[in-house]
Amino acid sequence: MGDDRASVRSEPEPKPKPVLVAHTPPLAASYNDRIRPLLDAIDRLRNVMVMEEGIHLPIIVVIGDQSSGKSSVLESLAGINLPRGQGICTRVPLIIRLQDIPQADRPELYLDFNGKVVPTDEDKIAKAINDATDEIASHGKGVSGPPLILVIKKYGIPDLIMIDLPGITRVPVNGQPEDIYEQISKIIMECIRREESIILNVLSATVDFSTCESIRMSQMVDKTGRRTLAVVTKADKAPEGLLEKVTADDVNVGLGYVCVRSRIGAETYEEARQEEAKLFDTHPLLCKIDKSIVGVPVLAQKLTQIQATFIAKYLPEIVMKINDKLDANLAELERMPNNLSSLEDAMMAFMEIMGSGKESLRKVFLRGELDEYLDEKDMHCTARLVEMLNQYYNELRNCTENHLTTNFLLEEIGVLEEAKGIGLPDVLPHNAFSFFLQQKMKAISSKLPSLVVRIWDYIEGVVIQALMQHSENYPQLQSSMRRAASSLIKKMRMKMMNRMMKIVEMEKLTDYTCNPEYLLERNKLMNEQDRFLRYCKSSSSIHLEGFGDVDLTHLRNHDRQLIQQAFHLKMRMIPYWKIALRRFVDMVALHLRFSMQNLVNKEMEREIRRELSGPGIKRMMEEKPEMVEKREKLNRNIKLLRESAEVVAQFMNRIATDGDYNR
Ligand SMILES: Nc1nc2c(ncn2[C@@H]2O[C@H](COP(=O)(O)OP(=O)(O)OP(=O)(O)O)[C@@H](O)[C@H]2O)c(=O)[nH]1
Repeated sequence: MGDDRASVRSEPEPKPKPVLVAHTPPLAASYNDRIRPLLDAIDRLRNVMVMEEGIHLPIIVVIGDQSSGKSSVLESLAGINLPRGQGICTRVPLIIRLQDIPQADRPELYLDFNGKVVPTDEDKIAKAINDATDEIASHGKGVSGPPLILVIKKYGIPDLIMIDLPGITRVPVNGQPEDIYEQISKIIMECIRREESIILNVLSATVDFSTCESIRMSQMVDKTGRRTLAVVTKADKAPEGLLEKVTADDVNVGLGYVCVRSRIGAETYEEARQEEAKLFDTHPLLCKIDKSIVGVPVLAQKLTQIQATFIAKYLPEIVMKINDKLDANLAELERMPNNLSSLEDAMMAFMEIMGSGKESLRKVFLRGELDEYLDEKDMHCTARLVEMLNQYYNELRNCTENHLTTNFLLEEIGVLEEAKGIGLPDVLPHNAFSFFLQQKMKAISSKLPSLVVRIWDYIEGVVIQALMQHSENYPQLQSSMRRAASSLIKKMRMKMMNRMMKIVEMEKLTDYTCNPEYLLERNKLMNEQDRFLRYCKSSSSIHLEGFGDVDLTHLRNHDRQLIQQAFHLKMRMIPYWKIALRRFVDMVALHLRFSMQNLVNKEMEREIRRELSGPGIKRMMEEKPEMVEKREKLNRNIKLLRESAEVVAQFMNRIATDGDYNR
């Protein structure tokens, strides 16, 4: 095998015999050469955490009951000492990447975990793994999820990617948590459940296979054993009946068995291989086992072949998933706002945000278009504002329009009493009407501030929501916009309040209308005057159109002239107040719409620019750190996915030209 390898690779210097090829069938070096690019691609995919995105990569998952000899098997394959010890050997998933490097004079080893690479060497590896395990598993004895990657580059080892999982233990030992079994089972089941996983089930020859927890687990996910290979350890310790056990296959191991004898005590790996070969050659019981299923080199070769088969099988699916993932990453990057590297970019982005923010506000404030916020009733502004105005109008009507049928005319008589002056008794004093009107206008002005506050608080909420939505990636800009919007709304609220109070003053000053409704209604009401005065003398009640049955008893002792003037005052005030009240609420509505138009078309952008003029637009356009991170991550993923896709594609081309990789 060593000679084969030298001729295939045209090695200048012959190397010492690789550890695994001393006595047994040679490891398929050509597999290593051809598989490596793909394994590299798979490593890269692992770096992009494609597994988290649902792309599962073929991997050999090594499972076994506690102390079944897993670490010893892995050591034999890698030719490296791995940490051993009762109960805590393997507390985190350990991904072992074996790489055959013919040019390597010395093995190169490093650990890859928590985003860092820690070089190590053969002597320190046990301690380095233990330290890294402690770091990942937070110094406890529990079992944790994130993997530790151990890369071993060495001459003469098989090219494999394996994951070593914690030994299955039912009883917590050495301070392990009570639920250690559940924790370990969960991790194991997650890994072996995947169809792409090759299960390497490590069984100790000393036990009845059917009682092994690892067999029970692998049977749960791989009933026919189609992707399970068993390695039987400690053949030297329990040679009796081993041949029968592996030939009977009571536990459905579809990919077969390989019996091994691992390194014992201080043996070197080479000595261990020699001892193993001797054992299976000379032991009276073990020598009967077919040579094609004994020894670590056979195990290495089988694993490499099975791995190649699985990779070839799942390759098209992986390619498809990589492409899907690449498309998704590209689409997400496309959706992200541009990175603003210059003032021009910043200015452009600002203009875009303002443009889209204004357009959204135009839609909701001015045009009543709801397409952007179909399900957000709070953003259906035209409807909400009309509701507020209608509510205000109804409140004002309720508190100022007197259509009571009891105490009829008493309010008007009170006004006339206070407005009387030197003048003819049959002439209605004009100041009485003004006084009456001013009293009513007072009600309007007292309710105005709460309306104005309600309206502008609402508008402020809408403006801020629309602006925030269009600038969500720029937190600095957002706080400036929020400040600008609040200060602008405050100004507009004041402006509206002043304007409306002026209108109240105007209304108080002049009782005027050109609306013909006034005279029409006034005349209709006044037509009832003679009948009313007659009834006042003789009846206790009268039916009046628009009022109903009106009680008259309280008017009996009042002066007829005064009653007539009060009637006159009431029947003029009723139609006039209707008009004045509507006119006022209409003015509020017109002013509101005018203000919103100004706000959207002019004031808002001006105010935001003013707010931004201090720190400068460029600084305000700085993105959220999460955004920067996200963009970087997407770009990184895209780069790695592209590279991986390329490597996989090259590999596929080679399959197409070279033929079957599973030979
Ligand atoms: N005689 C003999 N002893 C073995 C063999 N394989 C493993 N052992 C011994 O069995 C014990 C357990 O082996 P490990 O390789 O540590 O077992 P493990 O399954 O990795 O252990 P955990 O990680 O604790 O689950 C060690 O003392 C090994 O030396 C073998 O083939 N023959």
